[in-house]
Amino acid sequence: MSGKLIIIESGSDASGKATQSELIYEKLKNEGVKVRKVQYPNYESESSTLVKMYLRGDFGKNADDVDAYIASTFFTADRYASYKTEWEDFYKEGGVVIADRYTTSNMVHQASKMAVEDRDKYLDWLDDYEYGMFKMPRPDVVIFLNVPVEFSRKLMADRMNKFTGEKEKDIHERDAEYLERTYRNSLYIADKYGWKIVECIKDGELRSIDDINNEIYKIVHEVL
Ligand SMILES: Nc1ncnc2c1ncn2[C@@H]1O[C@H](COP(=O)(O)OP(=O)(O)OP(=O)(O)O)[C@@H](O)[C@H]1O
Ligand SMILES: Cc1cn([C@H]2C[C@H](O)[C@@H](COP(=O)(O)O)O2)c(=O)[nH]c1=O
Repeated sequence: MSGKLIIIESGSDASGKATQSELIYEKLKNEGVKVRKVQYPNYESESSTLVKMYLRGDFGKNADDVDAYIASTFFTADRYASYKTEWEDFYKEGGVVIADRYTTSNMVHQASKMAVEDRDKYLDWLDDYEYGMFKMPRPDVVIFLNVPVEFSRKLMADRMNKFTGEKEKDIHERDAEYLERTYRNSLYIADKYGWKIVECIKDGELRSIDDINNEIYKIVHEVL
């Protein structure tokens, strides 16, 4: 009996995915739920080597220098390695997996490189690639944190690069036009795939971490 796969996604970097995933993980663990948390990219693993090369600009200084299909394969391979070595058995034995990013990040980020008329073709290809060819499990729910770029930019400003530990941003984060385009694309995707949208801005202000988490917690319990 397979478990549950719960994804925390967003359309903007530094929007609280890691923060919210950790809080949900702790809450479920304290309730005695058999739960694990994973995060993508899996920077701790050597499987993320090509992802790191891509994000630091070894294949091109701009995100758009690397074709969406090619870049997607780096992230998929990293995810596959994590799935096969870290959580496939746990999940297939009924465990609950909370993922900070998943295939959904390729949908949000890489699809934003496509011309609008080519986007659905890419999304169909990706679906077949990750869930068909690689046989990665499909999410039971995707919880989408809606944080417009003007808010996430502030959260990103002081945050260190996750794999270099330096202040220098990766090729996605340092491209303002790319971030705007990705955010717009994410709204299209969230609607198309029926993701559960958590509006993180209220009355022009970012909601508190706990307030957002209470909403996410309810969604999670609808799935369990
Ligand atoms: N609702 C919030 N209010 C204030 N600060 C927040 C909120 N949510 C997250 N933060 C802060 O914003 C920063 C980025 O958060 P976090 O690392 O969780 O984002 P992320 O979406 O996982 O980032 P990335 O897209 O790079 O993976 C952190 O310093 C975190 O403490
Ligand atoms: C998993 C995954 C990620 N990406 C993109 C999304 C972000 O811009 C970076 C990762 O940055 P983080 O701050 O370390 O989270 O990579 C992607 O395009 N495809 C994916 O599958």
